[in-house]
Amino acid sequence: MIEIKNLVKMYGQFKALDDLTLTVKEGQVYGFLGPNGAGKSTTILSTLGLIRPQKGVVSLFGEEVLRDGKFNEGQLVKAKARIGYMPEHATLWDFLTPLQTLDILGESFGIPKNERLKRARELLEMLNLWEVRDRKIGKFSKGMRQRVLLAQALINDPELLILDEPMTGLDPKGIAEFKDIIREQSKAGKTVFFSSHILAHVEEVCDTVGVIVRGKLRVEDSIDNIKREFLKRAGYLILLETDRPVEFKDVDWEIERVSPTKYKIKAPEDVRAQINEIVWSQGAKILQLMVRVPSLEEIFLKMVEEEG
Ligand SMILES: Nc1ncnc2c1ncn2[C@@H]1O[C@H](COP(=O)(O)OP(=O)(O)OP(=O)(O)O)[C@@H](O)[C@H]1O
Repeated sequence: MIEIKNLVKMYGQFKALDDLTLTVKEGQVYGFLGPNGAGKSTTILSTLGLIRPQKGVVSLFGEEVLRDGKFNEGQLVKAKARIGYMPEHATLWDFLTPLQTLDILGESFGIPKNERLKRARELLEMLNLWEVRDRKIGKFSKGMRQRVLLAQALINDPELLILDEPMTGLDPKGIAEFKDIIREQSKAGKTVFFSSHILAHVEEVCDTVGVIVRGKLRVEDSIDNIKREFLKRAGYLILLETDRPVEFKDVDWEIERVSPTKYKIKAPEDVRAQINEIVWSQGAKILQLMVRVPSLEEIFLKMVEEEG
């Protein structure tokens, strides 16, 4: 659905995108994760032809829309008709109601009156906004505003949804609701590509995560694989306490003896079963055996630090 190859975007002398390559496949829910200023919005704006990167190729739905600073306007217009986009800093007309907003937007897409009202109703019902359809948006909470923005992005029944930081500023309930909506969209057959600087936003809902740091895509995989890979690199930290000293022979783990019967063991995998055997084979007993698995947030922060 989206294929970006070796994209370079300079703002003056500053390289915001540094040879960025990423692929979003049909049916995926893709979380585009990176710290503030990493280049997420720049990537999205480039993909939609809203800013002009100097180098690289962007293809949408299998057709090239940009190559080395030149847009293929015809293909871009065609592709954009199939995309719903929710910008990071979108403004809404505060003096309009959700129904009026969708009606105006639907008209701009050339959707006939009856059809666009039907579509607006479906969307407002789905996004829990039907009750407030005739209230002015100016009075809405952040969560409600985000849902109006999403309704806007969905008015043309797009195949591909591109959402820039859709969950930023939402409370935990709002985030959970937004994740449900994304899941529903995915079930309805849409491909979803959304950015966030918070790992918890992409957890549970994305099948693929791409991590961008300083304009480069550092990793693109499932959350589980990213976690497993990182654990392999970082190693498992296992804390062991025995009732008497034990010896570790023929193992290549890093072992720190904290006291005569307490050990900190760093191994590339979870070796608790082997530890158990070693301790028992020496007639000792395990008093405590703990493995410390870093949280996803720790993994993400570490990755950003290491690669940054
Ligand atoms: N118009 C611009 N002129 C100059 N520098 C820019 C411009 N837009 C963005 N930048 C810089 O490019 C880098 C990437 O910005 P971008 O907005 O793409 O990051 P982001 O990952 O979306 O972060 P955030 O979530 O904070 O918006 C940042 O260092 C930013 O300051």
